[in-house]
Amino acid sequence: MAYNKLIRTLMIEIPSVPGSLGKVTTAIGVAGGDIGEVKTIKVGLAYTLRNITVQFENEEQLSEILAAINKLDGFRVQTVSDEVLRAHEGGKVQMKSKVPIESLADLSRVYTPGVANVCRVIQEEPEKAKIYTNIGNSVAIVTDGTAILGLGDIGPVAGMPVMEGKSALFDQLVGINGIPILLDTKNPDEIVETVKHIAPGFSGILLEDIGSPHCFEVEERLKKALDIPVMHDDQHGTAVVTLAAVISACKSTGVDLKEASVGQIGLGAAGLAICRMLMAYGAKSVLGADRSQEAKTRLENYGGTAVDQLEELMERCDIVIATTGVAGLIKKEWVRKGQIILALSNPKPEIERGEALEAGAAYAADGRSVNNVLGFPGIFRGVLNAQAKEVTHPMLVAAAEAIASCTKPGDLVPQPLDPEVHEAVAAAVENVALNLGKK
Ligand SMILES: NC(=O)c1ccc[n+]([C@@H]2O[C@H](COP(=O)([O-])OP(=O)(O)OC[C@H]3O[C@@H](n4cnc5c(N)ncnc54)[C@H](O)[C@@H]3O)[C@@H](O)[C@H]2O)c1
Ligand SMILES: O=C(O)C[C@H](O)C(=O)O
Ligand SMILES: [Mg+2]
Repeated sequence: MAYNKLIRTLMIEIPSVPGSLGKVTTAIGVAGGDIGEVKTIKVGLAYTLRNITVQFENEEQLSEILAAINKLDGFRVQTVSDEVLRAHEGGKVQMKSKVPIESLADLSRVYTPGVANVCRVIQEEPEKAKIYTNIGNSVAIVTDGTAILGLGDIGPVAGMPVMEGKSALFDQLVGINGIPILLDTKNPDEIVETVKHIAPGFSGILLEDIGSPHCFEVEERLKKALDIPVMHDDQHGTAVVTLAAVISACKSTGVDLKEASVGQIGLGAAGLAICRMLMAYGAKSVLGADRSQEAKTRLENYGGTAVDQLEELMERCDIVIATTGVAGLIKKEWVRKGQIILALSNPKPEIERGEALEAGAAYAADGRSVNNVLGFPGIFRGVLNAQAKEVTHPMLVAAAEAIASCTKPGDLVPQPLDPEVHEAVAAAVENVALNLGKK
């Protein structure tokens, strides 16, 4: 099956007569569809319901395939679903019991009346909640839905598939129980108040896809108010992974970051944090561009240099990073030979990797590979292991260096499903947390 084709699964009502399946598959093939899986859903006396997975070039071809099937006597396409949507049916995560409850004795042990004594133990010594509940391994994934990927302010419910994705990654990559929390307010005071009130059930707060500028205030206030780690992923998770990619790129191209000019396009949550991280790590100069004057002023307040034209930034910088959410923003003709380009917006980058390389970039990557999935799981595993009360800058730098050290020569970052990188990030963060704790 080709990589770049579209895939849909067609649920088709097919007459329960021998030869019917042949008729429908032929019709699909003649219309240009490439058949993958065929699955029988229901066998009836008159009709059989089958799911047929079909690959095709474009929406126009899909319409032709559907018309060809519906033209067959007695055949009907009931639904057209895509693989990605199907993978989301019923959601991606669930809360499951860890204990069997099969007898009344089990019931009285895990629930009433036994549970009352456990409550009293925790009441007397609150620290014991870490032992006798799952709080010590739980992180809230909190969004107000205002900057869901590069899709913008689409609301928290529409953003839930991203939050469930982060939760699935937490579980699979580092065994953390990540609970999505959707907030129906964009008001910073209300966000802060709500998160403060739900915090007792968690040992960490991952703020996700909260737009700028209110994300800065929300994170700062929550960090001050809570004695558990709070981290805005789009700021610091992204900055960590970007620093790791920059370290690898500099190593491979022989560029010294202390001699390099970095240009950041988009100074929102991700962009400003990337600038701050690279300035703190010693980049010679950090230039930034944004369509918002307020965002540029914010960069200047942190010591960066704002520029008005993207062309100027592209002209002056050795390393260019973009986090605007605007697909195709960087023109091919702006790319300088030997430049390092990280176009990190999801779901589509500011310039496709292939295009940037064709235009002469020494290294190019998009937001699928340079993605904060390489950072947030290990960072939280590390702080939870250390029972740290906050995520600090040295922890973030240690995480970035750990990611860079797991990167194979020629790559910018490791493969995100490689367990080694998450273990390395967790160990690096835990180490910093414990050393700080001893001071
Ligand atoms: N790869 C990753 O791991 C990763 C992580 C976080 C965010 N991102 C991506 O980065 C993008 C931005 O996310 P964010 O959370 O920073 O959002 P944000 O809304 O906080 O910031 C976006 C910024 O881009 C600016 N901008 C928009 N259009 C522009 C243009 N044409 N020219 C200049 N500036 C422009 C906006 O003014 C804003 O300051 C999203 O697409 C998101 O998917 C990627
Ligand atoms: O969710 C992702 O893929 C990365 C990042 O958090 C984003 O907002 O784009
Ligand atoms: Mg995000």
